[in-house]
Amino acid sequence: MKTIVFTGGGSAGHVTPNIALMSKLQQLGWEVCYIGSAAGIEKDIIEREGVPFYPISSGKLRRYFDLKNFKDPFRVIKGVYESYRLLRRLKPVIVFSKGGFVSVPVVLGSRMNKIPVIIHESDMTPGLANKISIPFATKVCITFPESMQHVQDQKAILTGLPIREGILNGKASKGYHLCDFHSQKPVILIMGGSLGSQVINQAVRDNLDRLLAQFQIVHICGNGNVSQDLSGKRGYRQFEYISDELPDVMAMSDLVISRAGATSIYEFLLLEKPMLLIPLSLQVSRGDQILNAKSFQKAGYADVLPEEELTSESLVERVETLYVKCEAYKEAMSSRFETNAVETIVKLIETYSS
Ligand SMILES: CC(=O)N[C@H]1[C@@H](OP(=O)(O)OP(=O)(O)OC[C@H]2O[C@@H](n3ccc(=O)[nH]c3=O)[C@H](O)[C@@H]2O)O[C@H](CO)[C@@H](O)[C@@H]1O
Repeated sequence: MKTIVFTGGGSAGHVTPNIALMSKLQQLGWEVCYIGSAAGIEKDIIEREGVPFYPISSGKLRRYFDLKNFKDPFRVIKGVYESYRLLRRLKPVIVFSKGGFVSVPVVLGSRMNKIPVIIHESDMTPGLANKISIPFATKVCITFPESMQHVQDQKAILTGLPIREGILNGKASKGYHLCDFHSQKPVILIMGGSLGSQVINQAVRDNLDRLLAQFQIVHICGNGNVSQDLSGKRGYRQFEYISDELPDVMAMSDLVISRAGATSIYEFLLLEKPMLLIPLSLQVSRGDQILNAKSFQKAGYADVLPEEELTSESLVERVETLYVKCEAYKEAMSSRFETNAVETIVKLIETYSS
């Protein structure tokens, strides 16, 4: 039986696309394992899938000053050594990396063991971890056609973004039941990325009564961000993070207010959910979400509200407009160009495994 090692983590966007590929490869008879950080969100997500998870030490690759910047290089070096030893033991024929800082030691450990590596980049421009890893990769799968120019050496291949199959099989009735909602009033799903967003949480809560006059709201707030003062409020349901029930909650939702993480917005696109995107600003990111959001806006899939323009007034206004125009957005989404990312990437894995 052939073994493949997956890696990727730090936030769920660097993990959930792996799940789509792992289940397909398991069906095809592959042995699947995962190397990630013990402290990252990937540990819980992968263990829920019943896939063997091997933790390594990892350090964050920050673009800003932090005292941890002095300690983290040593953690990365330790992670490279641990990955090298683990990979020697697990003997995969190929490694698949979804990026995020934990993936760098795994890619370097693969290189030291002469194991081929395929990388996937979800965003329009490669993240720092993938930028470091690309020279060591055999192939680099990309999501947006515009990304071709950012990867040299003919390594880039347009595959699209693998989406977990379960996302498409949600039941709205189960979503209503979970949230104690009904079908007579439209539902907005608010998702500030897999880690939540303080800015979006605050803007929504500042406008809660106005929004609740027209909509029911299910709000994914991120770890530690549920407001006790608002729990029990009629028509408003908060979660830190939703695992198995997420497809049901998505199926129930009529509109989405979200950050512009690539995986989330592709999931909303497949489900044809009109979206108002509030991308992470340039102050705290490299601007990848701004590019993702602009691409979706250009295609007619989403409206975009830059964080600098986010006010109480603008949020409510844009949500109301989105609702009025929701049929036009759905129509644009229904005529999207389909890629079968899972099938394309599985073929690549089979071609390049040694
Ligand atoms: C702060 C940060 O670094 N964000 C990056 C991160 O975002 P982030 O991790 O938020 O990634 P995405 O929005 O792309 O994906 C989140 C994934 O988590 C899932 N999910 C989310 C909430 C929840 O309660 N349950 C759940 O299962 C979503 O369905 C999706 O599959 O990776 C993305 C993909 O590289 C990038 O575009 C983002 O810029």
